[in-house]
Amino acid sequence: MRPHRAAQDGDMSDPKHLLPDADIAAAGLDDWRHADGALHARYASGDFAAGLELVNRIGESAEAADHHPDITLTYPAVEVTLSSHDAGGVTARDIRMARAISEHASALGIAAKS
Ligand SMILES: C[C@H](O)[C@H](O)[C@H]1CNC2=NC(N)=NC(=O)C2=N1
Repeated sequence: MRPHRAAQDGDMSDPKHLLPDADIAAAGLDDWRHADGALHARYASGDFAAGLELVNRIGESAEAADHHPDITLTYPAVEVTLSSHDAGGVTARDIRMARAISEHASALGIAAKS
C-alpha cells in the first residue's frame, strides 16, 4: 500500500495528470487566466518586433520542454494559450511553461493585459 503522500506527490508530478481548478488557482500565475480547459495570457508587446522577440524566447523554452503553446502574434500584442493536448486539459507541464513565459515577458519588460 503506497503512503497517501507519495501517491499524491505522484499525481502532482504526473505530466498527464489533469490538475483540479483549485491547484491551478493556487499556482500564482498572475499573468494568466484559466478558462475552457486551458491557460490564457495576453502580452502587450507594443510593436511587432518586440512581440517577435518574446515569441522567439517562448519558442526556445517550448522546444526545450517539448511542450508547445498556441501563439497569436499581432502588431500590438502576443496572445498565448497553453493546454496539454495529450491529456485534454491543464497539467503540471502547462503550469511550468506558463511560469517560463511570464519570466520571458518580464525580462523583456512586457506586461500582461487582460
Ligand atoms: C511528439 C511530441 O513529443 C508531442 O506531440 C508533444 C509536443 N508538444 C506538446 N505540446 C502540448 N501543449 N501538448 C502536448 O501534448 C504536446 N505533445
